[in-house]
Amino acid sequence: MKKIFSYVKIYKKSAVLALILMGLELSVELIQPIIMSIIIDEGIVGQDFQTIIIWLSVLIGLTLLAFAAGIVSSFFAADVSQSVGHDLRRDLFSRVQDFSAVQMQKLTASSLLTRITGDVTQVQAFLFMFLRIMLRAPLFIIGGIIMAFTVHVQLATILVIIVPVLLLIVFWILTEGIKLFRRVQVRLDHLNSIIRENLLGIRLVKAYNRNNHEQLRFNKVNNHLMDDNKKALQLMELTMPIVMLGMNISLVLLLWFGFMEINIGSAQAGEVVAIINYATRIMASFGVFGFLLMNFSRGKASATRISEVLESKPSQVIPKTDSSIANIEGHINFENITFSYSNMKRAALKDISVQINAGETVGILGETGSGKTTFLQLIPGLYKAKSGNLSIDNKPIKEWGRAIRDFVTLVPQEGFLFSGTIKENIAWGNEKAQFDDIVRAAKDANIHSYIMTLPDQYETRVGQRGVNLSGGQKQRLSIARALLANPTVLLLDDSTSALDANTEQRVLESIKSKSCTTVVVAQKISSVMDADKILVFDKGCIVASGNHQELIGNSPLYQKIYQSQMKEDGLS
Ligand SMILES: Nc1ncnc2c1ncn2[C@@H]1O[C@H](COP(=O)(O)OP(=O)(O)OP(=O)(O)O)[C@@H](O)[C@H]1O
Repeated sequence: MKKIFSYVKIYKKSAVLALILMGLELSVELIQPIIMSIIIDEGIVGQDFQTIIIWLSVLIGLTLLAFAAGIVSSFFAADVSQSVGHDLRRDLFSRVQDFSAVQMQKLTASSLLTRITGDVTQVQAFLFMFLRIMLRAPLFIIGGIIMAFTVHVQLATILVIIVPVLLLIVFWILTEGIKLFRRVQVRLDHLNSIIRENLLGIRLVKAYNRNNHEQLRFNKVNNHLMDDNKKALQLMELTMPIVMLGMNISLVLLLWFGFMEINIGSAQAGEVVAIINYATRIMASFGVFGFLLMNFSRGKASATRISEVLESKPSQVIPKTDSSIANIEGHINFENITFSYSNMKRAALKDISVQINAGETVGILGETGSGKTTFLQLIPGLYKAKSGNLSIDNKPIKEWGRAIRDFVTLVPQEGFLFSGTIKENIAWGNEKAQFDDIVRAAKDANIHSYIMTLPDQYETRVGQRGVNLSGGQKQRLSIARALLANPTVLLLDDSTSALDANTEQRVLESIKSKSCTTVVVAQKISSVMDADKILVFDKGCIVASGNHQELIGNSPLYQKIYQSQMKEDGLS
């Protein structure tokens, strides 16, 4: 909550005005029972018509004032809550941009999505409530008791006995509610991740006819969410009957003792009515407590989850881009690099030492899980090695920081597209690029002629994640995007796997003509046969390296892969 209130400070003028106006509304509400007691005792019982007219006019005037104050206070409260929500979303999004791959893996995309959307909305609702009614209810309880004492001390004492008991019960409900709503939020995260996976993989689900399985998986989590939500709401709903009980007890006591006080002449009917009025309004304030507590508990749980993201520091302190570096040569040196993922005991890379010279094309082969992707991801500093030295142009990767990503471009296996046009998707790699540059990159990636067949050519919109394009087309668009960035080091992580042999060859040839340092992870030897150097990975180690001819001559593993692939292609 502390973190959230630091955001409210920016809008303190509006927040203070909302609170002052709310205070005005509250004061009117506190004065009303006293005015009513005067009207009853002096006007009705004393049969003084003029007193009735005067005090009724005062009552109407004050009510109109409270009405206007309430409306303006709501405007300010809405301004504060919406502005804070806007700022929180902005800062959360920006913080996520700085997260390392490890942090992303820990917090998960779906949880971050819930935090940036649902949790912020919850905090917004809480802030609005806080400024409008959350403070008003406890203030009215305190103010109401004080005012009751100014009317009649003995009768007001009854309220002092009942109110603390109710407060204790409400406090207990509050602490339990916070725990329950935190659990609800975790369930909601889980539900979101299932929905997200399902929507993204809908074609796979249909192809495997797993609709029922997915429905059951969803139902299970949905049921858990409903159960926890029910528990939380049931707890909150407890407040109402408890408050009603408190109210009825205090009414009975007030009527009984009020009657006694009137009988002995130490109280007037109007005073008893005023005290009963305060009692019912105090209990009504307790009544909205259930609703307020629910908002408070949810708001607090959401605020904690938001603060968790805002307060998590980037795991690597990496300098931002350095505009003083115009270009690099692209020389990469791995020296005894060992790396393991935080959640894995086994090292994904073991004692890797290899030099990649500037402008060289290096192919990487190896079984699935042998560490090829991990090797690539260390180069732009997406992960940090546990031991060893990794340098680019003789400068350690940690000193490069994020600046290295201006020169190193990684193309993942799955061509990811943003919603927008084809042109925007390619230009994403280099916003300054002119249309001619975009077309050239598309030609180099062998996708230009396909784009020209589309209804709006480069202006054709691709859906979210490019659902209307084939895997190979998405891969080629991703390559075009990478080429447009003019990288000095280009890393292709199996990113031509969906292309047929001829198209793949053409794409690789045009990449080779760029003379940047290129590291190509591939499944097929044919994809890397022409590389200056081929590294063969096995269980996180480089077990052979050399060019195709050298490896054919001296690496039994390479020979085995070569022969099996040639057989598959029907070439042997
Ligand atoms: N994010 C991750 N968290 C934990 N372990 C991981 C992660 N990514 C990969 N691994 C593990 O690290 C090892 C190397 O994985 P990597 O993805 O580098 O292999 P790969 O050779 O690229 O495989 P493939 O050819 O299937 O893409 C594997 O055992 C894998 O299970």
